[in-house]
Amino acid sequence: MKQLIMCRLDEVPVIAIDGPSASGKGTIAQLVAKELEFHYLDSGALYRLVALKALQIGAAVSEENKLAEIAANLDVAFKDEQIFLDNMPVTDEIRTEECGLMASRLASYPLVRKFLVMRQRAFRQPPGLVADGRDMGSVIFPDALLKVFLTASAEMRAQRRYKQLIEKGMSANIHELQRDIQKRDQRDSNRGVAPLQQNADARLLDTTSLSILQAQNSVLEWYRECCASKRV
Ligand SMILES: Nc1ncnc2c1ncn2[C@@H]1O[C@H](COP(=O)(O)OP(=O)(O)O)[C@@H](O)[C@H]1O
Ligand SMILES: Nc1ccn([C@H]2C[C@H](O)[C@@H](COP(=O)(O)OP(=O)(O)O)O2)c(=O)n1
Repeated sequence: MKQLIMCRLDEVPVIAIDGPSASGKGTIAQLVAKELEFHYLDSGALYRLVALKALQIGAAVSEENKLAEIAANLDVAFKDEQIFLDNMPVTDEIRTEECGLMASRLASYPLVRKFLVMRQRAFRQPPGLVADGRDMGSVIFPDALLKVFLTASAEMRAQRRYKQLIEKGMSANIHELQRDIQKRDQRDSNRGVAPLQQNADARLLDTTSLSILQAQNSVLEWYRECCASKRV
């Protein structure tokens, strides 16, 4: 007889990976999710989608209420590694530095963040979730089984982002990128609500001189340690 297995969503394991821009969060989170066959949440994409919509309709960065309304009514879909806004594919469009900077600005509004909370928590589904962003471990999934603060030097992050944008066929300038990354680090770390910071319960992973594989293996090893100590 088929048994109905009930699973409380707050018991679904979460790996929270937070850190600054271009530290490798998305890359490592996706690889770990694939390895564990977990779901994946790119929370930064939600802020970038709000930014893109705002740019499309000409909403100004000063219009908190309008931006919050966009966040509340965002029509998005994540399908097979593609992202859709209002049924249009925008996977690469949201990756521009223009969108990143706008996202960082509007992410400092408490009302915008508030309207994105439930959307992010809805990604917590069996058998597990790997979520990356700035406040995954501190605000969205404070009970995450493993919290990682992933970082790398600003120079290395600018180089990685430069290579990534060029490979996507987008134009980029290494000096402007480094300046933008530092500006964004400062804004994301110093805002009043859900600032980017390494919390006491997060493990630090500096990938400046690590390969992608080494970083992925560190997270997987830590996760296995957490499972062993909590017997998940
Ligand atoms: N440990 C690493 N070593 C070398 N390159 C990396 C490493 N981690 C990530 N990258 C590369 O850096 C770029 C930015 O990574 P990404 O995952 O988009 O960062 P984030 O999500 O933190 O903005 C990607 O092209 C990725 O392949
Ligand atoms: N959980 C999150 C995720 C992103 N943000 C904001 C702050 C970031 O500068 C922007 C864009 O985030 P994203 O993770 O896509 O940026 P990077 O890929 O790391 O450059 O959104 C946030 O405030 N909280």
